[in-house]
Amino acid sequence: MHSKILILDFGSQVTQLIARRVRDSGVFSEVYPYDVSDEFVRNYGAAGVILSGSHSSTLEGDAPRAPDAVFELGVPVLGICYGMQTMAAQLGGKVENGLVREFGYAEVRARSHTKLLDGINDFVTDEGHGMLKVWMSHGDKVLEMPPSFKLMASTPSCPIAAMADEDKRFYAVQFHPEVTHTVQGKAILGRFVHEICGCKSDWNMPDYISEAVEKIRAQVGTDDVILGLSGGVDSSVAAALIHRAIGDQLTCVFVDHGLLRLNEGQMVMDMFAKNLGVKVIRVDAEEQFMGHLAGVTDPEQKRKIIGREFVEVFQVESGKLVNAKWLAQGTIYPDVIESAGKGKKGQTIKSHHNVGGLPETMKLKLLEPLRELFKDEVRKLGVALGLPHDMVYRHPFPGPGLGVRILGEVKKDYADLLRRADAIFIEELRNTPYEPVVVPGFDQDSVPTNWYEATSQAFAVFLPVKSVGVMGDGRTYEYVVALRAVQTQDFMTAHWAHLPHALLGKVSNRIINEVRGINRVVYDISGKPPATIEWE
Ligand SMILES: Nc1ncnc2c1ncn2[C@@H]1O[C@H](COP(=O)(O)OP(=O)(O)OP(=O)(O)O)[C@@H](O)[C@H]1O
Ligand SMILES: O=c1[nH]c(=O)c2[nH+]cn([C@@H]3O[C@H](COP(=O)(O)O)[C@@H](O)[C@H]3O)c2[nH]1
Ligand SMILES: NC(=O)CC[C@H](N)C(=O)O
Ligand SMILES: [Mg+2]
Repeated sequence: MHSKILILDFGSQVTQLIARRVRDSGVFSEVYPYDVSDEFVRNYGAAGVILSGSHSSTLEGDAPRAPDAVFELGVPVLGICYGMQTMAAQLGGKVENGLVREFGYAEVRARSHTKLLDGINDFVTDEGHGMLKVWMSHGDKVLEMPPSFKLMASTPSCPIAAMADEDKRFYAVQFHPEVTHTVQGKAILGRFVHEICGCKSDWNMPDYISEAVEKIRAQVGTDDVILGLSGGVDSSVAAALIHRAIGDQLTCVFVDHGLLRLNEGQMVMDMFAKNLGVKVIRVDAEEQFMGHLAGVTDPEQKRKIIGREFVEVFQVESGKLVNAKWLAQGTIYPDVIESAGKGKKGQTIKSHHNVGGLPETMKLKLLEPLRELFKDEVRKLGVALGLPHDMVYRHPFPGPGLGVRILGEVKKDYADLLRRADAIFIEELRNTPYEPVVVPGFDQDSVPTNWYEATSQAFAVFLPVKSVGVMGDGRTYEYVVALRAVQTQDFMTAHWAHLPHALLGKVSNRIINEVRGINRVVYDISGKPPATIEWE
């Protein structure tokens, strides 16, 4: 049994980063909604509990509360942002609505000596105060600490920026240690799980593979499994893992919905024939998808249609295999958490095509062996399973594909233009050597050699608006393409990539000259948040 940390989610957009950071310290952790029962909390076996942030306010009438059991278990508790506020409110302190919202970078001063922050600082002031560079995102704040708590950190605008009851091992911080902008965030969460909760580092990939293989064999028995293979990282790694467990009982289905990138279909088929020795069926479903998308402009509706048609194809294909009882997917943990947060918990930003869209008539059971892994864990797993580096470190490509990169109505003509523009952009990124520039919050495992490797995701977006241009002394009136390139560790927050102007210039020239129908190229310089990575 691994020691594990229970994270209770109050709906913050960055809750899963808490789990990511905890796992980075070698400790297993899972996210559950805040309204699990007291009994669940008592039986879970947590070595510690972390309470997340939230868009809610403890001052609202029906504000979400942590189960009482959390504070009665006798294990350490860490409250983050809303988690701190609800801890204060539930244990006898007081929360007020601050007049100003504090959003972004802040410097907090560590106060008194606590096991959580002792010895951790980014710099020391002339007066000898240890200071932390952190990221804040709140409007409410703790006005009075509960009895027996002591002050752990403060800022001029937020005098109680962190507090602790060290006898009970309750800790709380108003800032967000889970985001990379909080420089010591990883160290702080590491101290919480190791020093305060007493967890060992026992979460690692080789052990995970043997556990997962056993689990798949036990689940599936002698049934056959169908896997939705996209050629992306997640489904490729899932295929390799399941193939290791059950060999030829696995058949992959690769759906060409007409929204793939240039030559992608052929590439995926070649790669799998060469690299995996897995059975792959390619389904040409372009007409089916395009037909259903005709006339639809709403992004959520487009996503839902694409999700539905995927399931439709899988059903038809599985019907052709007599013994197929399972549908495997490369669903990963962020997909699960993002889609779970509907309704009263998180706000749904986008419906991912692959989660939650299974109809009642679906006869297949779901096999999702990567369901509890984050992207970098999936990549490590892929490498440990022997997949080629290039495959494992590809930029992700969303299941709805160009369907969410053509704004508004999806048309085949638009997709053809976009495919060519996108291919030029990617080719130039690969061909342009990377000279490191410092980007805050972005570290990389290996040093990138070109701009494709130096970005986490890059693509072109088709804007269905026309603008006037002049080419060869003649007037043009054609479409616009936007280029998007981001750097991120977890895809939850992202910086726009500071691509060299010469590279952007070359890409723009090539697209306008080579792709008839596009006469203007723009570069997207929005971060996430407030924008998202994809445009729809
Ligand atoms: N064209 C496709 N054909 C079959 N299955 C697909 C296709 N596109 C997506 N899927 C299914 O949906 C899942 C989710 O897609 P997603 O893009 O998140 O993962 P991925 O493509 O495997 O990896 P990556 O995130 O690196 O692109 C895939 O793992 C796969 O099971
Ligand atoms: O498989 C997927 N199905 C989807 O429906 C989907 N929507 C977004 N993405 C990918 O998720 C990451 C974050 O994207 P956003 O900032 O646009 O939400 C980025 O990597 C996006 O490409 C998807 N992947
Ligand atoms: N990020 C958060 O958890 C914010 C908590 C609360 N909604 C506030 O504004 O203070
Ligand atoms: Mg994909």
